[in-house]
Amino acid sequence: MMSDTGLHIRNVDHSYGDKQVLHDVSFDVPDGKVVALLGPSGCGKSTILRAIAGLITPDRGTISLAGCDLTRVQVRNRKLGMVFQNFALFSHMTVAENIAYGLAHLPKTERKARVERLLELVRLMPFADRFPPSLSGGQQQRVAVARALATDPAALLMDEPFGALDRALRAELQAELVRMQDDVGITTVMVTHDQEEAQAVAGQLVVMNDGRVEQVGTPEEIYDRPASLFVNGFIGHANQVAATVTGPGGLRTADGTEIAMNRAVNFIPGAPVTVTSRPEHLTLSTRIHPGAMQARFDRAVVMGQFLTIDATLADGTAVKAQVLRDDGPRPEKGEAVWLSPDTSRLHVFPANTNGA
Ligand SMILES: Nc1ncnc2c1ncn2[C@@H]1O[C@H](COP(=O)(O)OP(=O)(O)OP(=O)(O)O)[C@@H](O)[C@H]1O
Repeated sequence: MMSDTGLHIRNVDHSYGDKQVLHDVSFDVPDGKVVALLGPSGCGKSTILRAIAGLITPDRGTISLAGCDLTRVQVRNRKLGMVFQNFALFSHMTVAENIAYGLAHLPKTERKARVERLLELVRLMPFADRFPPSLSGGQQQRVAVARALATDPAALLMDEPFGALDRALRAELQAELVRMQDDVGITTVMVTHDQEEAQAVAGQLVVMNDGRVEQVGTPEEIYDRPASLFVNGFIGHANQVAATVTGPGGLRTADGTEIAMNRAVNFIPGAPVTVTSRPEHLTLSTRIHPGAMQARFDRAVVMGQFLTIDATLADGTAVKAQVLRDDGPRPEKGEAVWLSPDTSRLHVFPANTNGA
């Protein structure tokens, strides 16, 4: 049964001409929550937003908001706020006038109070009488957010809202968005190709690839329990090593290392698989270890308290490890090292699938 709150996307297909770009897309945005659509360029993220906004009509599927089937509602009556990367503000209007733009129907005092509340929300009170060209990119984007919220929309759609801003400013606006959401709690779909941004602002991620939803889950679920090799490699780094299943919980890597998992794997003996590990789940040693993969040490880069290590397995597979800087050895370039995986954190996928 369709829930009567929140935004629900069900089995949506869409084609541009004869090219199908959305395949059976389904996900939910709980009432008042933020969901981020994440995926490589061209995977269909913006097309989903366009379908929600009513700018395109999907070939199949339903989109409902607060219990109402949006496909039966005209675009202008959908009550959606929108913020896009290059959201054009009216440069000849002040910040306050820009925010008030959609509020002409309100009595003047009410309109003024609403604008003031929004200026406070996006922390632009001192800028009310300035014109957009005299504001920084981040401030302009905050005006765009305030303007989108002014008409009290039922949901907010954001397409790469901070895409044009530099890294530090992005982080600041992401934090502001989180604070603002704590305050107003508006059902939001945000499109981004930046996984850190998605994890910073959204309680749920929808990871897409090639027009399909690969996984829906919290940032932790997606990082810790990726549903596919694509998701594993797209969110965070995943080392990918070719292996063969030798028995329940047993794997042999291409270079002959025997790995004993602490759980059974869902593959028949002899099956070719790809075994993945996160850099932080490998430990480095300059001595041989049972279950450790032998590699050639290439380089180490200091990242704060961590060392990020690049090494190469005998078959040429590149592997990254991340270890605490003060722990363990500092090998020389070209030296043999052994990388031991935390077997409870390994993931095993069918070989030759759509890896990232
Ligand atoms: N108006 C259009 N006509 C034809 N094809 C289109 C149109 N808009 C998008 N596409 C194609 O549809 C696919 C999905 O595009 P979409 O813009 O939804 O992807 P996206 O994930 O938002 O990408 P990006 O991150 O680069 O913005 C792409 O292959 C794109 O080339």
